[in-house]
Amino acid sequence: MASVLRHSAKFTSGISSSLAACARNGTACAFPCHAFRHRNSSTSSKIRVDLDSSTGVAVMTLQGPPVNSMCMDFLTDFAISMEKLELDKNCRGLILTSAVPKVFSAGLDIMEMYGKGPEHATVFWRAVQEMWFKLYSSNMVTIAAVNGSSPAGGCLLALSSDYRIMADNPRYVIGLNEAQVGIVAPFWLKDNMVQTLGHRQTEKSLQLAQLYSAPDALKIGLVDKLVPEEKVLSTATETMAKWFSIPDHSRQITKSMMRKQTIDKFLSNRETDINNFANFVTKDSIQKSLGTYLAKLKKKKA
Ligand SMILES: CCCCCCCC/C=C\C/C=C/C(=O)SCCNC(=O)CCNC(=O)[C@H](O)C(C)(C)COP(=O)(O)OP(=O)(O)OC[C@H]1O[C@@H](n2cnc3c(N)ncnc32)[C@H](O)[C@@H]1OP(=O)(O)O
Repeated sequence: MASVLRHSAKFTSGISSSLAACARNGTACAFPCHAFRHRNSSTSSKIRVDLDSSTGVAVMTLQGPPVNSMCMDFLTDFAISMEKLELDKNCRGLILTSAVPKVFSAGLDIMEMYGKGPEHATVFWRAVQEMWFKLYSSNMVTIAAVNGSSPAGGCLLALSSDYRIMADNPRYVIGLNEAQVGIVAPFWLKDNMVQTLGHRQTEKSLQLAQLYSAPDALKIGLVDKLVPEEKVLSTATETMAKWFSIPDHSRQITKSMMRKQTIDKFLSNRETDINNFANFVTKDSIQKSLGTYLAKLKKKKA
C-alpha cells in the first residue's frame, strides 16, 4: 500500500480523551459526537480508510473505478488495511462502503482469472481467501453499507460482515452469481451464506446464480435493512452505536463462538482449496466460460 497512516488531528480536550478512552475500553459511549474528533486516514489507490479515534469507528471506502473489482492490488490493500485496524486499539468498528456511484463492488476482477497460469491463480486465490478470512474473523464490529450493486465477491464482503445495510434501490442487486460466470462459490463462502440464509435458500440462490434486487434481498434476509441511498452511511454509524453498547469482550467471544466451525473448516482445508481453485480455473472449459462472460460484459456497452 502506497501510503501510511497519518495522524491528522490533535487532542485538545479532556472530552476527547475520555471519548477515546471509551473507544479503547469498549464501554458504551453516546455518539455521534462530533466535537474534537481524532482522525487517522490512510489512502491507497483502491481503498481509503478513515478512522475516527474519538468514536472508534473506521470507514473503509472502496474507490477503484469503474466497478471496485477485486484485483491483486485491491486485495493487498484490503488485507493491509484490515491488519492495521485490527491492531489499532482505538478502533472497535468498521464500516465498508463505496465511493463508486451505483456499485458497491463487482466482485473478483475476472481479468485476474482469465488467461493466467496456475502460479498466478495460486497467489490470487490465497489473497481472496485472506480477504474473506480477515473480515469474517475480525474482532471489530463490521457493517457493510452497501450503496450499490454487489454481485459475487461484493456479496462476499457483505456476507462476512456482522450487519448489512443496503440502499433502497430496486436497480441495485446483490447475490452470489458465480455459477452464471461458469465458476463455483468456494465451500467457505457457501458455509457463510448458509449461516445467513439457511440451507434451502442458499442452495436455490447458488444453483440459480441469483442476484436479488435490494427489496428481494431484504425479504430473504440477505441484507438486514434498506434505507434511502443518502442515509446508508449515517444509518451504519447509528447501527454501530447499538453494537458498541455491548462490551467488546463478550461480543467478540460470542462472534468467534458463532463463526468457529466455519473458520476451523476453512483453516484445515485452505491449501486444498487453493489447489482446487488453481486446477479448476485454468481448465480450458472454465477459461472458455470466463471468456464468454467477459465478452458479454463488454458487449453490454456496445
Ligand atoms: C472446485 C473449486 C472451485 C473454486 C472456484 C472458485 C471460483 C471463485 C468463486 C467465487 C468467488 C467470487 C467470484 C467473483 O466475484 S467473479 C466476478 C463476478 N462478478 C460479476 O459477475 C459482476 C459483473 N459486473 C456487472 O454485473 C456490472 O459491471 C455491475 C452491475 C457491477 C456494474 O454495472 P455498470 O455500472 O453498468 O458497469 P459495466 O458493466 O459497464 O462495467 C464497467 C467496466 O467494468 C468491467 N467489469 C465489470 N465487472 C467486472 C469484473 N468483475 N471483473 C473485471 N471487469 C469487470 C466491465 O467489463 C466494463 O469494462 P469496459 O467495457 O472495458 O469499460
